[in-house]
Amino acid sequence: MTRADTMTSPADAIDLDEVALLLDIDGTLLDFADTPREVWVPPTLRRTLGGLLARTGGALALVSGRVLADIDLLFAPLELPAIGGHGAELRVAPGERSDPARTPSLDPMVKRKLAGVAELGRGVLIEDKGYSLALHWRLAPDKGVAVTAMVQSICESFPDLPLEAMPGKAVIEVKPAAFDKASAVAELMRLPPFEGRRPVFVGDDVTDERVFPILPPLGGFGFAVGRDIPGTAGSFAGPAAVRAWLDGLLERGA
Ligand SMILES: O=P(O)(O)OC[C@H]1O[C@H](O[C@H]2O[C@H](CO)[C@@H](O)[C@H](O)[C@H]2O)[C@H](O)[C@@H](O)[C@@H]1O
Repeated sequence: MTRADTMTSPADAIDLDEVALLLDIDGTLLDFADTPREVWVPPTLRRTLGGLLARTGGALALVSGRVLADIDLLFAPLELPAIGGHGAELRVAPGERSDPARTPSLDPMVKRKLAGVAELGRGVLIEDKGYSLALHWRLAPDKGVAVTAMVQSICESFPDLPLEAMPGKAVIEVKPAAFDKASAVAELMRLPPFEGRRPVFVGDDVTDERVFPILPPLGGFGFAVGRDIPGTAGSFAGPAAVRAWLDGLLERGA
């Protein structure tokens, strides 16, 4: 870990009795894979997350661009509090359902137009998440610029719809502009058992950058993964370092 390496770092000073742990998934907890379906969740990570959930009195949540149904399949049988679909879904406790009326689906006409972007070539993948649609090019890196340009032009062709095209890691995703991870984290932190705790958020992506500035006013702080991000307390080299840190937190706080 950089900056936080000198081990009186904020990363080590965490008191599980007073923090809420908020964890991004892809690129933070999990190593990247060629396609969304190919990621692997180490069994030790499930055990650690389950242990930290108990140890924080339920104040641990995943904060992901993935939808809850997808998150639950990945981490099964573990079910965790989670923000899904970049804030489209919110589950405060295991076993609860996100309110389906919370966020409308992305307009089907927009989805159909976006699906046409896959014609740019083999390896451009469509991921339909209901609330949003993502176009991935990890398998076709040479198509990234063209995919991004087409997606932006399609969004501009719907001037009456409040759409947002969000870039990510070898992906661009179109969703309603009304919500994002930051608005959902702010909402989560107003609800028990998160309310009154200090949010500690770990994330790697462009979409995570909006969360970091809302943490200090809540008494919290953030850590980046794979790079330095201004306004964070430090950074982890990669998901393996994040997982090792979480293991250590549980051991020390048990
Ligand atoms: O907010 P996150 O939990 O970090 O989710 C962000 C996106 O992650 C997934 O896509 C990314 O990971 C894939 C698997 O490693 C990789 O193939 C892809 O290139 C990445 O962009 C997921 O598929 C998206 O729905 C999430 O929004």
